[in-house]
Amino acid sequence: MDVNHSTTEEVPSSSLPTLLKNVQELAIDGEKPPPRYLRKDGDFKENKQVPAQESLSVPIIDISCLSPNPSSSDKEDEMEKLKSALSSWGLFQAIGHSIPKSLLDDIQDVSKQFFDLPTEEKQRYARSEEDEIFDLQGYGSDAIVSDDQVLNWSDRLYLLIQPQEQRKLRLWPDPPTYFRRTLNEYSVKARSVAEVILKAMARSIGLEENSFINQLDEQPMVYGRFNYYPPCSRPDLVYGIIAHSDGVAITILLQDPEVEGLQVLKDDQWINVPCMPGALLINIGDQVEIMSNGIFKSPIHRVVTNKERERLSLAMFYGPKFDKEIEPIAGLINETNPRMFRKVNVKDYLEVFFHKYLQGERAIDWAKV
Ligand SMILES: O=C(O)CCC(=O)C(=O)O
Ligand SMILES: [Fe+2]
Repeated sequence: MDVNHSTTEEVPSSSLPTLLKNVQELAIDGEKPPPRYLRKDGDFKENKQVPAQESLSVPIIDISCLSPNPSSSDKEDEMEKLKSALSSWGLFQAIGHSIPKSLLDDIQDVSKQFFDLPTEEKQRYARSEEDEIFDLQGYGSDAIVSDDQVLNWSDRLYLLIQPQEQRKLRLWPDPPTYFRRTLNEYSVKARSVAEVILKAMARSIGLEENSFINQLDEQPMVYGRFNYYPPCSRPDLVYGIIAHSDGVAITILLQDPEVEGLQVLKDDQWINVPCMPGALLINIGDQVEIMSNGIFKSPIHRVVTNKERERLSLAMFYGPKFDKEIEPIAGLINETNPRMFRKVNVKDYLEVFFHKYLQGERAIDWAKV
């Protein structure tokens, strides 16, 4: 498909929400990014903060130590670190997760092979404008929900992975030859990691270990989002992804092993999340903030662009099915800790979430009592 600057800039307001063409094509020209990609001061209040700095570093947790019966004080320390990391940062780098490095390399490889395909090939898996905003599966950029939305310098491939019978396999690329098999294998292993962490999180705050998992259901929804950030000639003006929190329960992010870009907002400062080859970045989403009655924080994060290098990441999102309801876990509410959030339907939350996210706003206030 022929994509150029003008088609990308001319977004007809009459047909909102609509889908964008790919950023990769814009980047090839190396020209100034179109105005719709330029950040605005004050588009998200935290964007005005000081530049990223290095004085604080993202917690690192060895999740092989998070077993139910710690036999040494090291393990108790790791549980304490988990609780503290998730209540102050909302994220951490997980090591000791037992997903082989070769599989992490393979999934990055098939992702790169996909984004390296010619545009016409990738368009075979393009998103449909008919899909709901929270289920925009396939290849493409973000939906556009308003005329003044600041656009992200990224292309995505977004796929539902679980429940397995609901997969839209026509959107799972082939070639790359091993894409489907690799994604399937990675998703099975990553799901076990998510379970270990959800259980440990519950125990770390004195709850029965299935307290979060029960709200996620035996069969949670799992989406995979392959993010591709092409080089951008104006990293000072354009974000790979604008500041946001994730709307789901928990996210497992496989970062690019070489190219940094992710930043998290901590104590009003943007902190770089360094590349840590072999580690997985775990971050809490809004739904766990709701379930934990605000004890665990859904962190605000963003991705900055890079002038020279492309960057790839894969986010796996876990949450309850659309027809479920979530609410703060009963054992966490008492006279000193009053209920902070209402019971909300997952689909309603995600609908509000996506509209707000795309406009640089947070959705979680909508769920507050
Ligand atoms: O690419 C990254 O490092 C972060 C991606 C992200 O925040 C997301 O997909 O929600
Ligand atoms: Fe995110």
